[in-house]
Amino acid sequence: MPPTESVNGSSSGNGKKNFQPVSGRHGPHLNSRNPYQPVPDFLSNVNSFKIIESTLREGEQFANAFFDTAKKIEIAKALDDFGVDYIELTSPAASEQSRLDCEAICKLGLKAKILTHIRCHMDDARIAVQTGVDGVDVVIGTSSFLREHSHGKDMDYIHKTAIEVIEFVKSHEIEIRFSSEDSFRSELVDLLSIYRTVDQIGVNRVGIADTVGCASPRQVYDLVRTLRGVVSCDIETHFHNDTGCAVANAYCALEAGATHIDTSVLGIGERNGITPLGGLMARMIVADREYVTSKYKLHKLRDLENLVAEAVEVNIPFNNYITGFCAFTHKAGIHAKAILANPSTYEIINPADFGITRYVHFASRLTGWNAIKSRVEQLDLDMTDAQCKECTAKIKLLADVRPLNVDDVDSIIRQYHFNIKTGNDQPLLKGIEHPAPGIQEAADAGEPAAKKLRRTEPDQDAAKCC
Ligand SMILES: N[C@@H](CCCC[NH3+])C(=O)O
Ligand SMILES: [Zn+2]
Repeated sequence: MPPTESVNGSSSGNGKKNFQPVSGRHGPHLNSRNPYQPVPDFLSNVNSFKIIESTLREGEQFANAFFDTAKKIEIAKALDDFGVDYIELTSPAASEQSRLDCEAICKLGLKAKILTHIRCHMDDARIAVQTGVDGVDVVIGTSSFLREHSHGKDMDYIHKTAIEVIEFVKSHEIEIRFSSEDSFRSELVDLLSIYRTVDQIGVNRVGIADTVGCASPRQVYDLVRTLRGVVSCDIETHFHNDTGCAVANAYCALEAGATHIDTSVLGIGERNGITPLGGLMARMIVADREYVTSKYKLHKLRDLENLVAEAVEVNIPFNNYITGFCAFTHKAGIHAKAILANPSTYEIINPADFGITRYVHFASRLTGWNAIKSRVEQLDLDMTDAQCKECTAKIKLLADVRPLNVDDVDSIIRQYHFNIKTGNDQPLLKGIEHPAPGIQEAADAGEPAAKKLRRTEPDQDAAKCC
């Protein structure tokens, strides 16, 4: 059960299902005056991008991934429900089961277009066009690393084979994308030459792939913008996250004129993966909330991530974009005060857009009196500002000794309230009359940090805010 509900149930006693909103004075989120809105540019696609969701292709390359047919179908349906434009599947040439699964997903009648991803080879292309996919994504390495140490082919071979494969796929009247691999370590002249060739014979998209995650946003911008001047077809981009740039690179690619971004749920993929779907949503909602909220069912993000996390047996990281357990929890007194007055002060994203709750942490040595005042109001207690301040000082004193949870703080507030109303002088928290001697027991009673980090829900000592 989420901590807020148990807290509410145990402490408010007024039968309210949820905490009351803290105040009616919340300012608008960043919609009208958004300093982060995209720089106007006629080539930019920040306001009109498409997602090629590759959890069922790139994601299958994640170390822990094994998706059986039923799980692939469940994930494909969930991605479709979320609203992704394309779902990319593992090559049907990879294994017999991969081929059967590809056929099965094509028969689901999803709204999203189904793609499969193959090597630039006629053997793979012949199998792919028989599966019922809406399009084929062809890839071949173009860097000297891959040409010399992977497939061993030169650029002449790549041109010749690409033309053959593309014309074959096109003859089946389905979409065709041609992508280089390791694009950022390929010679620019080689890239532009092959892209120009495939554009002229009518591919739907060309793809740029940062296969090793080496590219910086500025390099991405430069390459995509250059390519935009060379081809007239769509431009897809694919970014690995080895150096932490996968979301930023995707954004820069769109600014430079890319049309499609590859993602996977939680970013799963080869090594540490690619642009995560949730991270891209976080970035793009800040740029164009209207486009993102009208196109994608953001409330489904958390379930989608949980589905994939469970399937590949990982936890949602504590600092995950949007859904990490502390993504919308505010702790420092100064932050809490401002958030309670207007969430836009310390939040660029409105958690409500994702069906997620904002929390204000009010049980630490950093807690300020505004957070305690808000909690006092949630508990329906009657205390003046001066009393809230004094109570806060006592809470902070105890929070210096040991970790406090919501129940501890609620007990302190209630006891303090009882004392001031009755003139009593009972200890505020049972077992702690004098903070100093309790330090060791407090430390012993504290939860191991690792356990806290495994949580996907906000901590007990955070309270729902609004
Ligand atoms: N996973 C491969 C395929 C790229 C294809 C682009 N959609 C890479 O990173 O290079
Ligand atoms: Zn990749």
